[in-house]
Amino acid sequence: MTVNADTHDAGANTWRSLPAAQQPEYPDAEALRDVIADLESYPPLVFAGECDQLRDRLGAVARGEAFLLQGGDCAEAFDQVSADQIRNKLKTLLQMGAVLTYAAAVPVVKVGRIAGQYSKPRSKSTETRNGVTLPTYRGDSVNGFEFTEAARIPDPERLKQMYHASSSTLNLVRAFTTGGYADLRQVHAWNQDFVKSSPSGQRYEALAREIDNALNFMKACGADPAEFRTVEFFASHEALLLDYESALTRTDSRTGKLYDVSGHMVWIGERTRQLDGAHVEFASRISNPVGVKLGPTTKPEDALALIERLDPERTPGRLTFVARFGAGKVRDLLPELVEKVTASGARVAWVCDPMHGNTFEAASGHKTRRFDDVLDEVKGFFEVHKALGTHPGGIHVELTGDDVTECVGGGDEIFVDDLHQRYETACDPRLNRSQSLDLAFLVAEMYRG
Ligand SMILES: O=C[C@H](O)[C@H](O)COP(=O)(O)O
Ligand SMILES: C=C(OP(=O)(O)O)C(=O)O
Repeated sequence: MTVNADTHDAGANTWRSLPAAQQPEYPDAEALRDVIADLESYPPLVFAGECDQLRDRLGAVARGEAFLLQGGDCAEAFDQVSADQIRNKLKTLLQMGAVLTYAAAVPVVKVGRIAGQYSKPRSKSTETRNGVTLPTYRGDSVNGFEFTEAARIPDPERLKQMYHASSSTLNLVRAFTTGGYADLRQVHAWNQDFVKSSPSGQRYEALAREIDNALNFMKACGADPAEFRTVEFFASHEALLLDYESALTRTDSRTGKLYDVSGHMVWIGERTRQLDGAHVEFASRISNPVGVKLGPTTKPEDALALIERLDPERTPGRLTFVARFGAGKVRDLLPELVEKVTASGARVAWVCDPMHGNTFEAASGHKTRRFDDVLDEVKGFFEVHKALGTHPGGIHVELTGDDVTECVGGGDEIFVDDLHQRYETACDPRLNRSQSLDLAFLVAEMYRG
């Protein structure tokens, strides 16, 4: 076995001379330096070879031969690193993957927003409640959610907690995905707690029976491939906190290239994708597959310049553009981007994030999203690609395996007045399990169409 990505390199720190948006202001610079030194000595969370494998899979997405399903929490939380929470999330993604693979008849690349999604970019740096103003919550890797002065002070020790929480999560995810739980013959078991109570659970059960029949038929014909017993699953998060990401960036002993070994894939967010900024510089140095969120202000020149910086060798699978325009804008703004990028000869994977352009505040004060808007943005995304003859490469969604009430609509019909019942997100509203499955069925229909 190759010993991958285990030495540190100065190239991981070139971002330090550039403006870095959305970074915490730590009160104690020395404490931060000590934490960085500790993180630099920690073992990698993923191997460079696994990142290459994901890049190859995403290359198939870019070529139109596979579909990316990327999803998970808006913000993971340290107190939610439990077997139940991790299994529920994974179960939802496996069910969505089964629906998309079977109903759309396409290989599905499964990537979690998991094992590292602890940091949040925010629109405002402060939050005011009842006349008290405090620094905003920026994710468990930075400060505490509790609305107290002490909790909201950024604490670099949290970066180490993030590493350990990511490591425990990834350990369990690896056990679930390779230790029998993700065996396709378990396709019914993933639904057991769900089928009776929900229309999407019942629809899934019917599909699971068809999958079962197909597996039995194949077995009777003498085919029982090992690929059905485990599932390839990758971890991703936003590379927001550059002190953390660069401390976990190592030189791969096979190739001499740098890899960010905090996750298989990392992405740059809409608020940090400045061409002359630190995040793009950092991402340009690593060899992982990289995503960039593109919001409605993105100009074709920006997209082309990002390709030049992040994918100069035009390697399919290296760069994924995650469009998050909003249902009302995707049909107007996406075509020119896709057209010009395609005309430039670049082969990026195009993925739709139908969440971040569709957030609004309900009268109750809850941040929410309408399932119909989410669906409409995905529809618009598919329409644009169909009209241009390009490939709608996947979806990127915020979801949970729990029965939360954070987004309105879906087959189980959550109303605005229900939001307070189980509103548990630390930041943005997520689709619950039933809404996630509904979405998978509808996306499979669109893909097939
Ligand atoms: O998840 C994404 C962002 O962190 C989030 O949308 C920002 O939310 P805010 O506008 O409440 O800061
Ligand atoms: C912050 C996020 O999205 P965006 O950068 O698109 O706003 C996110 O996906 O968590």
